[in-house]
Amino acid sequence: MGSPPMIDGAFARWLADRAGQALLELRAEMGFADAAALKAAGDKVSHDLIRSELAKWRPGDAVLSEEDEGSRLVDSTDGVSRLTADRVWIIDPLDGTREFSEEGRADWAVHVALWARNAPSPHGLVAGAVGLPAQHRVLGTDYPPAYPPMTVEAATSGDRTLRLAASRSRPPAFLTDLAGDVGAQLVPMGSAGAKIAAVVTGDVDAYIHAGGQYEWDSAAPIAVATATGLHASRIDGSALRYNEADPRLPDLLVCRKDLASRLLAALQRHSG
Ligand SMILES: Nc1ncnc2c1ncn2[C@@H]1O[C@H](COP(=O)(O)O)[C@@H](OP(=O)(O)O)[C@H]1O
Ligand SMILES: [Mg+2]
Repeated sequence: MGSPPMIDGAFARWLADRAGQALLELRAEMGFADAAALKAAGDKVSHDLIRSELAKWRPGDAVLSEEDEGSRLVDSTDGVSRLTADRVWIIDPLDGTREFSEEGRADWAVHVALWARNAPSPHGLVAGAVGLPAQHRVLGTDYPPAYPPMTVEAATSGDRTLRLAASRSRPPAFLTDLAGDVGAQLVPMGSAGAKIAAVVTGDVDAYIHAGGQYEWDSAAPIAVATATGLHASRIDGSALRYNEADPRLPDLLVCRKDLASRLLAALQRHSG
């Protein structure tokens, strides 16, 4: 096989795609009888593949990964220290692990993002790709999908109910009241990457999460969402920031820009 692309965005897509294919093969081989074993194997297969390709093709870069021992600590001393590095790959080898282990579900993803110290945006993400293997697509910053994700007419017609993606397993407690307040319908879905991808493609209008998450759960999809022109912030409207000493990043809002002020105002009323 030839070398992967040199450009970081295309490389991220290549990597997310390869890991996704390995995960599809694993699902086909193992079946769904033992969910715990399938989840553990999925995390490991994807992590090992991404880690070894990064070591081979981007050896000077640091890595922050959900599956690395020490990632939840302030800084991992494994390899290049990410807090002094100029470039850090932030990866979630399998986001939506629970859904990956459930037959027929396609809401799980592979996240590959690149943070750079000299990035022009506050979030610092300069490239990223979200593999959605069971949906047969990879969304990436190299070819950002069109914005707005749906026709303006459909998005703004008065009788259309807003669709708000939320965690299937751990939705924020305030979300039902908020949805009622803004006249939205909740769409439960697994995986932060799959939910943000659904905002990017216009399948839903927004994604709100609160109560806990880590940088790797959102870095790659936020790179793609902001590359398309979507609004992405913390639920208090402040900037999302990556490669922080503490990788916890517990809440976020992703939506079209025309919805942001309305949803941020509702979040202020409901998220206490
Ligand atoms: N309250 C919480 N605390 C920590 N992580 C959370 C969380 N709620 C969601 N997450 C993480 O965010 C990702 C998307 O969650 P969900 O599918 O519920 O929307 C999952 O990542 P993983 O599947 O990589 O573990 C999940 O673990
Ligand atoms: Mg995750």
